[in-house]
Amino acid sequence: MTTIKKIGIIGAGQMGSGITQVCAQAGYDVVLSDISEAALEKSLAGISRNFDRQIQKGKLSETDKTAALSRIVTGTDLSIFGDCDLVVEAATENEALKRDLLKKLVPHLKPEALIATNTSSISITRLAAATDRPAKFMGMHFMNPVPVMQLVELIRGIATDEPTFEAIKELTLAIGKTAAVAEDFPAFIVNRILLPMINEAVYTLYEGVGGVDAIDTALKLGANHPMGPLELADFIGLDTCLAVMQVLYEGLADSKYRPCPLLVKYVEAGWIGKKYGRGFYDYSQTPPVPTR
Ligand SMILES: NC(=O)c1ccc[n+]([C@@H]2O[C@H](COP(=O)([O-])OP(=O)(O)OC[C@H]3O[C@@H](n4cnc5c(N)ncnc54)[C@H](O)[C@@H]3O)[C@@H](O)[C@H]2O)c1
Repeated sequence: MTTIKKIGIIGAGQMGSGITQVCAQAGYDVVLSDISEAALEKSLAGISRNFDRQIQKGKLSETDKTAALSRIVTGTDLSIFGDCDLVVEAATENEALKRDLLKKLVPHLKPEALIATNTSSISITRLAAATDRPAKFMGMHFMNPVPVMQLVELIRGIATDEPTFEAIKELTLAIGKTAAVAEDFPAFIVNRILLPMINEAVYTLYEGVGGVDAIDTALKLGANHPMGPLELADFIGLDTCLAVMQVLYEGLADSKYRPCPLLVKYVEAGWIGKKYGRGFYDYSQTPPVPTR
């Protein structure tokens, strides 16, 4: 079984940043890459702020913060992954982009290096087939925000071998997370259940059954959800929500997964949620203001 010491992460967005933070904090050397220098800078600043918050709460020392940050190296070139034991792909939820990225990645890796993808929905088996090592490839689906959420879904592709599964399961436990094993079906377990609920909330808004505030208040107080579904959609990213619904709709060939036209329109408008500053809420004001 591969011993994982150095971890590469591709994509310095919300998820890649969170995965970097928890791995560095657990003592792993981390190499983080993105096509955007600005994303890398924003990611490191966010990680540092999160560490400061932990220090204020007495959960982390300054020395531990300095040590964790010193374990993180960033760059825009895939050659920085040359000595990684595992690379976790956490780039944008788009199959063509991920396949292209994986094809370009593999020539830079050690032959024994493992690859995991943090995809929310896309077939692990199909992504594995874009690499030279489907046996050493699997899904490692973290939840958002990674430092807070306990779960990691582990998904084998059809070719994933047991040593790969065991090494990644061991890593999941070593970074303090709990694993749930899912089969390689569209959107796995969490998003197979969660995203149709969010999509239904958008339909409820689209049909005028309730406004943004009424829908979120209803689910928070009526179903005891910690966040309303529209607030949660903004937090996940409406582009990611739409991409997952499209994978469910096409992958399961069932009209019940049809993405709500209003969700499609918001993404077309570029109103992709909190990370953009506007989604079902407008985040330029505090507290955020419902847009409908
Ligand atoms: N947002 C969530 O709640 C959530 C939860 C679990 C899993 N995921 C999955 O994690 C992945 C990333 O999602 P996110 O929310 O962090 O998205 P995000 O939009 O915050 O970040 C994506 C990052 O990928 C980078 N990127 C795009 N193409 C790239 C390339 N070719 N090479 C390197 N970097 C590239 C972008 O510059 C961006 O910084 C997706 O597959 C998503 O489905 C998201």
